[in-house]
Amino acid sequence: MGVEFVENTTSRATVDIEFQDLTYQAGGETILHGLNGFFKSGQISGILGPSGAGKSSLMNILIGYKTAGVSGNILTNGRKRELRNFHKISCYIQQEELVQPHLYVDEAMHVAACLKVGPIVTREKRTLIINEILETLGLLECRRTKAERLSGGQKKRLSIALELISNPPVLFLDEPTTGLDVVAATQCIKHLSSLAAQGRTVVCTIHQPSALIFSIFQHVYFLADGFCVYQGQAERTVDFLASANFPCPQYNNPADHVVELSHGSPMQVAILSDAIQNGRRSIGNNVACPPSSSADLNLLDGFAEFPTSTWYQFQVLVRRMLLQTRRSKAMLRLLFTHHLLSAVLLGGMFYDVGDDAGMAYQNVKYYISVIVFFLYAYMMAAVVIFPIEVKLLRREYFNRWYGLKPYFFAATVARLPVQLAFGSMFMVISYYMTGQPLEMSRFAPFVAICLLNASISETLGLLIGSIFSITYGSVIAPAVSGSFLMLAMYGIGFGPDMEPFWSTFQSCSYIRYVLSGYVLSMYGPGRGVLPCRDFYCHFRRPSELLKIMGMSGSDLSVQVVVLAAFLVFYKSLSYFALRVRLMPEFNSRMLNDLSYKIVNLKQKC
Ligand SMILES: Nc1ncnc2c1ncn2[C@@H]1O[C@H](COP(=O)(O)OP(=O)(O)OP(=O)(O)O)[C@@H](O)[C@H]1O
Repeated sequence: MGVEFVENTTSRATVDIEFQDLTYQAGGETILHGLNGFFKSGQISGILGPSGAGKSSLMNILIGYKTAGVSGNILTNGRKRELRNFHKISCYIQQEELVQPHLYVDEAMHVAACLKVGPIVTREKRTLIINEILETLGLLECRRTKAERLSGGQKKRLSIALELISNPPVLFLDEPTTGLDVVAATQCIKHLSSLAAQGRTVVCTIHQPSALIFSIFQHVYFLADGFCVYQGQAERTVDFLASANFPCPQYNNPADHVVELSHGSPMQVAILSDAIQNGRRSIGNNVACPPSSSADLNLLDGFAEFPTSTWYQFQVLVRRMLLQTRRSKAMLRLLFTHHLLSAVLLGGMFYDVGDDAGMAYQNVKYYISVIVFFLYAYMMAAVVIFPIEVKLLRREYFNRWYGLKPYFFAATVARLPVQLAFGSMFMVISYYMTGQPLEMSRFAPFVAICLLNASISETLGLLIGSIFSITYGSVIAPAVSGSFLMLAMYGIGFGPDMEPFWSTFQSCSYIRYVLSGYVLSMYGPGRGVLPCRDFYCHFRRPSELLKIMGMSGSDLSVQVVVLAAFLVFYKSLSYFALRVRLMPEFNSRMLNDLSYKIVNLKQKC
């Protein structure tokens, strides 16, 4: 019922956007200076201007991606914009072509339809809607093409098609023509113009449009140094420039001429901005409609944030993730080879050391090697892959496809099959080759601890990958894991004589519990006297090894429970890190300010 209402309300709603005295400050600078303007439904509007003029900043503020450092009013249909409700009826298509690489176009559309519209629409009706959208955007003939094989322009159109499924009345697009040739760029803007003609508010930022593209826009908003230098109909730009004493040469593209003027002296910018009253005036197009003329978006107040239930989102996401994994053939082959070769290599290096009292230390080295394998293989994969996934997650989450909880649980569940299959293969081979006791009561806890190590390491990788870029993550992850490893290794050979300070410190390292878990599961209660192939073997009795390792009084089940607690703790931490990462405040204030500070510092140096 809720979904139906939202669908009906949003598909009927026409949304006019207006902004007054909009100022944006960041990094100690004023980026936008008291801008005024509007974007109307049924029109395609362009935000234009030279690089650094503030186009992306303005768009990010209007869509609600940036909120910190912003002052002024933003109105939708004449009423104050309520960000929560505005998100329900708008979507933001960013510059990067973010698509699920291994899905066919129609599959990607069906997944989007399931998440954005839900099961209330039958599969037949969904197919009809999808085909209609694909046709409008000229993608029908590629519906059986994998997204990764689409051209740049087709990927861009697919990003738009995915968002159109829920029929949003407001579309914001950041540089939709970047990377496209003139023909593809013109085609893209024409498609967007036809979407606007159906009653939507379509706003795009665009760098330097060709004369043809410029003429397609029904409303243009020119920015220079954070000031509005023209607002109104594209075809009236030339008249305006002439009236401001900056006539456009006869065969020049008016858009190029405004950009050239914007690059000129600040005086030129000030004259143009004064002439257009910093956006209070509009040439040819009337200022936005009064409140009574359009739908009141506050009607969406009581309705669910997402169109489908959490459980439904979880199911769809798990299916999509498993399909992606199954189709990532190269990655699966790589993982299989890596696990197999590492297992055989370890098996060869520590061949048959598990049942030899004289080789007990060698056997401990085998356990340490297993720890290092699971630690780095799983953590580093997450550190490298997750920052890319986060971009897609941000786009879909911001456009209200699903919530973070179902995504997080789906990602955890969807990773299990690969982890279990390859992890078990690795363990069976290396366990057998190194001559560990063939007893289920020892093998089972060994496997459980290996899997816990893999999951915790991966979660730690996700935590790092969700906060830092690949570059920073690749430095931070080895530093963190190296410290844990050192803590776990410290004290081997000290027996029970380790200082209380270090033993307390050591308990912060989950690797210590993994190591104890391995040693206890192999040399713990019930293991008889070990065969000795030398004249004297100090560790004939397994209790001697436990003593020297400082694990005499330890209990295997305690290690497993503590590791499970570590897993829950790191999972919760990475969930909250992701939550913070997805907050607009975090994007705008913390990350941007930090990166600009770094860039400024570099420049000063
Ligand atoms: N968080 C920030 N801190 C400091 N300066 C910022 C911040 N965000 C943007 N800026 C500055 O504001 C100006 C406008 O940036 P913006 O990205 O909006 O420009 P743009 O017109 O979209 O440029 P382009 O076309 O090159 O993408 C730039 O000079 C940029 O350096």
